[in-house]
Amino acid sequence: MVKTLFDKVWEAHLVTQESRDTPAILYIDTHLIHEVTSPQAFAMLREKKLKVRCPQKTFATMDHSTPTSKPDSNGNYVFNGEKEKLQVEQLKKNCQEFGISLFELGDDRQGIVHVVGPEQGITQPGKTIVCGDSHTSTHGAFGALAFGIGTSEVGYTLATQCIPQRKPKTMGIEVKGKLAPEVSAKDLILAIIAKIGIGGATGHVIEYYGEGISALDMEARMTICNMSIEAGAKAGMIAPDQVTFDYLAGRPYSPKGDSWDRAVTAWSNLFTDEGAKFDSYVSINAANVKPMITYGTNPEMAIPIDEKIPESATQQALNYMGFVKNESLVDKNVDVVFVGSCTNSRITDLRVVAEVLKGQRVSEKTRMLVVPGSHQVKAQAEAENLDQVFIEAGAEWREPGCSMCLGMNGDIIQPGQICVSTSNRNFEGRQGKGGRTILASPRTAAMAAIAGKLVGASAQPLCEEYA
Ligand SMILES: CC(C)[C@H](C(=O)O)[C@@H](O)C(=O)O
Ligand code: SF4
Repeated sequence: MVKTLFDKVWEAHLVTQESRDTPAILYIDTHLIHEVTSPQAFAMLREKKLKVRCPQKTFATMDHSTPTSKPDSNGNYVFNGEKEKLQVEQLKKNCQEFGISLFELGDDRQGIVHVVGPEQGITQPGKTIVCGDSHTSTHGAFGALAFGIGTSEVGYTLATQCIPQRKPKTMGIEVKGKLAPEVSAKDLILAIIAKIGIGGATGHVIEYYGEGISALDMEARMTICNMSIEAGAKAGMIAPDQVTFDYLAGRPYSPKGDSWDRAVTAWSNLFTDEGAKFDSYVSINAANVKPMITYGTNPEMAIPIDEKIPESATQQALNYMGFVKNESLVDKNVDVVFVGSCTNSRITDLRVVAEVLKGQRVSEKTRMLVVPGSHQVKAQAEAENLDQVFIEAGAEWREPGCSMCLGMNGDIIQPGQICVSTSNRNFEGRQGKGGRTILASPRTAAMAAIAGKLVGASAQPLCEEYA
């Protein structure tokens, strides 16, 4: 019988089938945890006197509450407050007690959970991966079935390495043709969400495919899958191919020797069979995708930069943002530019930003933060002297973490400020109370930093990184 990529991974992990009254039980290959959504789950284990079922399949990192400043002169990390410090200490204690590998502050593998998993080779094709975090969909870029879970489900997974699930529906999103050189994966996913809406994929696992997807490198594919959740999807997936295998080869947790060969043979069967049907289907013509920005307060409120805010825009969102219908956002002043988050904080993102900033100055009116997704990304950027480009341009080069993506660590914008951000959510107050977020690609963000205002697509130089 012909099957979709999703069906293949789902069926390979079924412990029990679902029935009318009970959900299926799904085996989980990898459980990622961070400091925000795990404390109550560990408390539950203690209360019920349970152990972690598979500590070797559980990996922890610290990212949301961690400071992006360097430790003080005594080597101590300076947290935003007691709560953040406690969360981080609690995670360390829990990992020690339950025998879980932890990439803690000071470890050269620490960083945002969705950046760390792939770069360590923990994320692999065909795996089921869960994490108490909605952007777990990122890992689907490798052909894994990866989705976010709630804190009580973190508890079940720790205790049983399984999770009860109803089978989601599937949605195929075909990207026909290749993106133009000036259009990035971020622009593509914003265009997709603008088209299908924030509820467009609710209850579905999306598979992205077609020439426009195969042509993307792994980091761009992660940007796409990362934002699947912003269209309401359970997960996003891309069938693994040679690009995937090349990315994973030699990573710390990737299989080695004969196991590698066997893994690649197995992974090569992970694709949607000819003739298999998705429950729903959307097609996008890559040639029509333009550099995008958001004008409102959810990721669906997105337009090509050079277009005007539509007549259909909701008044509440415009009031919050301080914009009006039929207005162009080109030349709008920008107070803060944030380059970072699990959507766009990897080395290819930083290279694009450095290319734009090289020999330029960040506008006097604008504050710019560049926050690498992990220590590995930071080290690579520094080996390429990208940090020097950022610093010389007047941007702040920070320590890895989620940072201003949601401001849990104290990196926030002020009420009324406009921030062009490479992150994934522009909800009211997400980057700081009263703060206004405009989502954009790394290149659009970097251009805005230099100009101190939004720059139209036609005025943006082409980056070699995209060419
Ligand atoms: C803190 C965490 C639960 C949350 C999520 O699940 O996504 C955060 O990562 C976010 O991006 O809003
Ligand atoms: S970078 Fe942002 S979106 Fe990603 S996990 Fe952290 S807070 Fe969530």
